Amino acid sequence: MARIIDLTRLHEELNEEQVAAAAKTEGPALILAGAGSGKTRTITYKIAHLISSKGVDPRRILAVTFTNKAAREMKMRIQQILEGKVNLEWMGTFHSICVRILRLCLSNERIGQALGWKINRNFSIYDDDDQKKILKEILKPLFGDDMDAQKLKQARSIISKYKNSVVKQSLPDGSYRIVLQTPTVALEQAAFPDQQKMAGVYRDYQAKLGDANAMDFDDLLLNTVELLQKLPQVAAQFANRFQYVVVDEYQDTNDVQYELLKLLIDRSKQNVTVVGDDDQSIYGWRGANIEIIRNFSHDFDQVTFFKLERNYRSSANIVKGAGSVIAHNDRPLEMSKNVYSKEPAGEPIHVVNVLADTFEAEQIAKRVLAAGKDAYAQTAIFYRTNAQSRAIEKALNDSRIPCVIYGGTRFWDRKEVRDIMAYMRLLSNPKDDAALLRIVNTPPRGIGGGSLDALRMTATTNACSLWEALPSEIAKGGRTAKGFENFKNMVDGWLALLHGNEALPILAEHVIRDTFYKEFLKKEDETTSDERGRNLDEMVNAFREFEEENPDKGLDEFLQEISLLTDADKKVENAQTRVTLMTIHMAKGLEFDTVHIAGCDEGVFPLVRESSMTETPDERKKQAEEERRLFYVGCTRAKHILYLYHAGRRFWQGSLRPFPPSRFLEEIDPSTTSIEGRCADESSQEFTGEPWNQGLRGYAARGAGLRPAYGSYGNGGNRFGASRGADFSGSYPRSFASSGRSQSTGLHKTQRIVYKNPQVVEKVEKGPRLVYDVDCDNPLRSGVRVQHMKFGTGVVTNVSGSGENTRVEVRFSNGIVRKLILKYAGLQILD
Ligand SMILES: Nc1ncnc2c1ncn2[C@@H]1O[C@H](COP(=O)(O)OP(=O)(O)OP(=O)(O)O)[C@@H](O)[C@H]1O
Repeated sequence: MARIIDLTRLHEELNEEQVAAAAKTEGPALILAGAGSGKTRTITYKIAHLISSKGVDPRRILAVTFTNKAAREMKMRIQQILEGKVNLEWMGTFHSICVRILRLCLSNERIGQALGWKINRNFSIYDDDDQKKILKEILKPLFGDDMDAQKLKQARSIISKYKNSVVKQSLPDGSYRIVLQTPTVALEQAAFPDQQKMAGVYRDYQAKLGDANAMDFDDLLLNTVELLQKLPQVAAQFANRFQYVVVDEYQDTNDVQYELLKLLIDRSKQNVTVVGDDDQSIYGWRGANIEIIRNFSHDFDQVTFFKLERNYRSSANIVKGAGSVIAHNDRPLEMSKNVYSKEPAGEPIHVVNVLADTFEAEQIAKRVLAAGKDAYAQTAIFYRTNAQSRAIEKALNDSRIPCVIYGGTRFWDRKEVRDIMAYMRLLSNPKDDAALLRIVNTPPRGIGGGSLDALRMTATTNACSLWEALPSEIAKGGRTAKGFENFKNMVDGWLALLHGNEALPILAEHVIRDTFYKEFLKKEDETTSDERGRNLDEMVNAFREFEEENPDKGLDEFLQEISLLTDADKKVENAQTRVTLMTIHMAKGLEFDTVHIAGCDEGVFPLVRESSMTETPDERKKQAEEERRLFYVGCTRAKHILYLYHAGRRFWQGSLRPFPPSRFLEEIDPSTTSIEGRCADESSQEFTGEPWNQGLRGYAARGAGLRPAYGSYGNGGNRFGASRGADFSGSYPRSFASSGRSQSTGLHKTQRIVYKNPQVVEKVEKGPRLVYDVDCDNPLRSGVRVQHMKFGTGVVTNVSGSGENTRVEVRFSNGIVRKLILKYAGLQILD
């Protein structure tokens, strides 16, 4: 090794705290690192120090990184520092480390026999397509003609969930043990027929993988843990091999990864360093468990804490402003940090208020353009949900600003958008066979491959389009004919609307509603249906905007514009310098000179999901805190300039709604910001009591003012005089019935969008008794008929829990059973 990284050298490269963390080699250590505080730099030097100064064999260091790219970069950096080749064969992601362990173990005949697995060391790693093929074979007999791509997706998502979570099993002595969700465990745990069905699919899927000597991505982790749990002597050998263990991004570790680490760490030495920032834990929704980092000091003996608090990345204003927001999250005292910057204050954080979302996209484009071409590559635009990218893509495109959209399909290429657009294409041109084929059985309506073959044959014989061939197929009668007839009637209905000059957004809404497309999204995959539903709402918004801007044009012109936009974007994506567009989740670990964050509106960011209705206050609090961490991650990506946009009106979930500013804008230390533009008219900020806005905070309680009363939530001693507390709701939300709900836009060709007061409040008939006061004796019992504003009528099948946590299970008339929290459900008793 040409270079020794001793203490002197560490002092040359690192600050005091970083040196202390890097030089501590023995025993368990937690490096709690603020954003931009140099954690990557610190662990890089720590490993270089271990190898060069302490003489540790690099092959005996286990170093876990969040991505393969991070591992590659760190290896390269260490070799540069040490000026020589270093064999860090155990540095990589959890998955890559697991592959190595599995291959090593399965090469050993004795281990193979002890495990009794079908799989041997030459196992294949199945990708998405391979997975789909196997699942298709299993699902086909279960679903018949109803089997489609989305069923596959749903099954994959459920199987992945099984594989990435653990369950606690009680033991006779009152303690419990953690078990992996193998198919056997999943079958044991399945209480309802649906769960049993999916656990059965999981079992069959694993059997087929075994037959094929294959593992999917999730199996790599699961099987490694299973192997090490089954064979403790093998686990001990690995733990002994790994003299030092370093884990980066520890705040985003999930339960299965945590089980793996526990097996690989030598308990007698406990030479483990974990690095992370609980304020940047943003993957709770896919299984990351923030409590793992917070409990580190309980898992090991005499943990040494290091805090890296100096931010080297951002200007002082950005660090202070972002810090003042994240201070509103609860955290254990020992996890508190005081992140600071020694850089100049720099520009204030620009909070830009605009009247509506269209102006937001324009303002972003205007500012990016004004900064000049040279700044494009160092500029990023972040948003909370993918659906928001559409308006921004368009505005940038209109201003000829090249951009690249990371981590997501371009708006118009998203499956749900393409499906509904295929319906619209069919309306514009019924001879569009490709469009018809795409959606004739999407959502499934019992039109199988055989029926389609027959339709194709008729079309070929008569030399006509599939649409034109439909009447002949219908005339043949039978079950298939019925499916075709229903489809044709539905399309004819929309054609009549189109020819009757129905407004395009209304027509699109008809298509989405009449096809039950959103219900279909939900059935396919509950975890993605909210996000995909928002994309459809955004598509309706695009129709609305188009009509507004082009009152003389119609559907054909709209479709043409979209196809041209696609081509222009493709060219743009090849450009050398381009602005980066991504969701904030994608931005983790990155940095840019200038960052624009769109949609800082309460309900958008923090995002309020539909599922919020069925969550307990504690669950909602956790979710809101994760949103705040996401906001913090977004802001701290900016080095010099940060823009935060708030739109007073936004097209959201099918209607134009007023939005108050995000609570995060209120929480920012005002000395770090400059406010540009005015908020929307105060009178239109009234809370409507809709589900989308329920739960996180009670706007009803604070009246119509733009400055919300934050007393119900916040950190002690903030400028609103709030006391620290866990109450996110502030007050009970008004019941739906008493507050009414807004209607969708209801636009017609002759109407124009008026930004003032777009809410239409619908009066609800008087009569039924309301049930929302959980302090009263709860009159709900099994068998009672109820009405839900959104899900319609249903019958209570079960009531559980008590007080605030009372949950009511209702079977709605469409057969779907939902578990609702009584307090938020706004149920009316009908009997
Ligand atoms: N002691 C130091 N002296 C000078 N620059 C430093 C020092 N430590 C870190 N930096 C610089 O600060 C920036 C942020 O460092 P790094 O990327 O390691 O932070 P991080 O903690 O991983 O950030 P985040 O968690 O926010 O993604 C880098 O440009 C890095 O080179």
